[in-house]
Amino acid sequence: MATQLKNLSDFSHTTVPNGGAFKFAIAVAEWNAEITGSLYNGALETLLKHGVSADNILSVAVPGSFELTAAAEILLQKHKDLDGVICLGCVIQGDTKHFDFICDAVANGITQVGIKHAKPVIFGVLTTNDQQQAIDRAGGKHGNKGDEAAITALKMAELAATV
Ligand SMILES: Nc1c(NC[C@H](O)[C@H](O)[C@H](O)CO)[nH]c(=O)[nH]c1=O
Ligand SMILES: CC(=O)[C@@H](O)COP(=O)(O)O
Repeated sequence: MATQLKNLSDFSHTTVPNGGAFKFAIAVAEWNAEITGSLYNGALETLLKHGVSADNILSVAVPGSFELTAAAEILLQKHKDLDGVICLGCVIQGDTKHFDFICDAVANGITQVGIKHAKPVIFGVLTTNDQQQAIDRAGGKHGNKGDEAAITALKMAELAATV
């Protein structure tokens, strides 16, 4: 279902696990900081709302979305007690193919990090055609992808803990 047909912050249709036993890292890209700041606030507030202790949320900033893969790997290597990493970024199409390379790299990169560590590494990266699409998905009319990323982290951490 396309994002425009749903709200990224509406989880009334599903059960969200309590996060009281979990520890997460949030890695945020500084490119498009106004957007990624909104994504971060959404993810943080959602984790806290669902019982994750503020003491169990480790937040780091990276220059751009391309660096999210390295951040996830470093975090999972140095903090063995993490139950997952939420990666937040906003990549907006420019005039060149750079957009394609970044999006492919971060999507594939964080996938491999999650598989390597058998821990959820969540793709909370907006990949938009323009600024307005990003605004709409970072607390605008389509909700907040940071909320969605946090809920996904909770569900996957619960799966890893109980399967
Ligand atoms: N154009 C965007 C970037 N570009 C920067 C890269 O992510 C990276 O930091 C650089 O290539 C050095 O390795 N990053 C975003 O997150 N969003 C963009 O729109
Ligand atoms: C996604 C990007 O790197 C992009 O915003 C940079 O813009 P451009 O492709 O015009 O150099």
